[in-house]
Amino acid sequence: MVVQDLSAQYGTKGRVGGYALRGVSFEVRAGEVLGILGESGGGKSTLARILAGELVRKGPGGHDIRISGGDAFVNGVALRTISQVKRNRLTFHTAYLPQDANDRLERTSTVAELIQQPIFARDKRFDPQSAQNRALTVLDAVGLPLAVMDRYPYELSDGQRQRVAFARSLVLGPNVLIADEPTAGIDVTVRDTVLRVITQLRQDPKFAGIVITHDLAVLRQLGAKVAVVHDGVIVGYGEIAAVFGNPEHAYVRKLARALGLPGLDSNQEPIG
Ligand SMILES: Nc1ncnc2c1ncn2[C@@H]1O[C@H](COP(=O)(O)OP(=O)(O)OP(=O)(O)O)[C@@H](O)[C@H]1O
Repeated sequence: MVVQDLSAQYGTKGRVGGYALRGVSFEVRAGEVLGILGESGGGKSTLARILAGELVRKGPGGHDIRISGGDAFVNGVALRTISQVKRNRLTFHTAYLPQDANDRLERTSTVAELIQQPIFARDKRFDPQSAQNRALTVLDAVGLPLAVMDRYPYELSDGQRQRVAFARSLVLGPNVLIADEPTAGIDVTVRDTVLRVITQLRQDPKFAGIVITHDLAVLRQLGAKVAVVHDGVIVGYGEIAAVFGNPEHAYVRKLARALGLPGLDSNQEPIG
């Protein structure tokens, strides 16, 4: 994944809004995971949406993101001028776990149906037995018991719903993972699942991942680099120790303190 001087704006009712991202650049090489941190409204989810190929999503709560400068490349595909056909091919290889994934599951479908949906959405005549087998494999990968297959989302806990959303994103066998706060506010065991799944995905030599999280323990275990996004701009980028060790930007200093990272002098401004 390569992001080059990327700027993006939302369009609302035919009008283009302010910049959600401004001149963002980074690279996630094969085998790497990049952790993205930053305060609310900084642009993290916008970046995730763009890289997941969700430039336009219609309907309630929908959005219309325009790449107004630079470009982003996922699996070698340029997103700024992407065609619908290419977009479909791209999203086939991308597991995208949006921020509110557990709430987004359709209430009227069973877990089995939800997990298999991405398969049948692409190929109505896909062999049902093979689809079922794939669903079982990803269900196991996210640590859910077989018994949940016939349940509806409202019969599950938040953590279980998050796992279902995760399983669904994995069912097409992706080589790119974009996870937007996969562990926030959910039971701590989801953390181990995320780590396990990423370890498994990494066996694909082309794998590249982005995880938006403030969970440094997860990022450390993944050996991830980090990018700190503030006000649509990257204000810190690199290895965790280097970014937080001696930060120049005031927001990175503030974040380092909020995360309880040592090695900072005591003359920093207070948090909040
Ligand atoms: N659908 C939308 N339409 C218009 N503007 C939006 C939309 N979604 C986000 N924005 C704007 O884009 C900017 C970046 O928001 P974004 O959601 O990417 O931040 P974030 O860092 O992910 O925050 P959070 O952690 O709260 O999700 C904000 O100014 C926000 O108001």
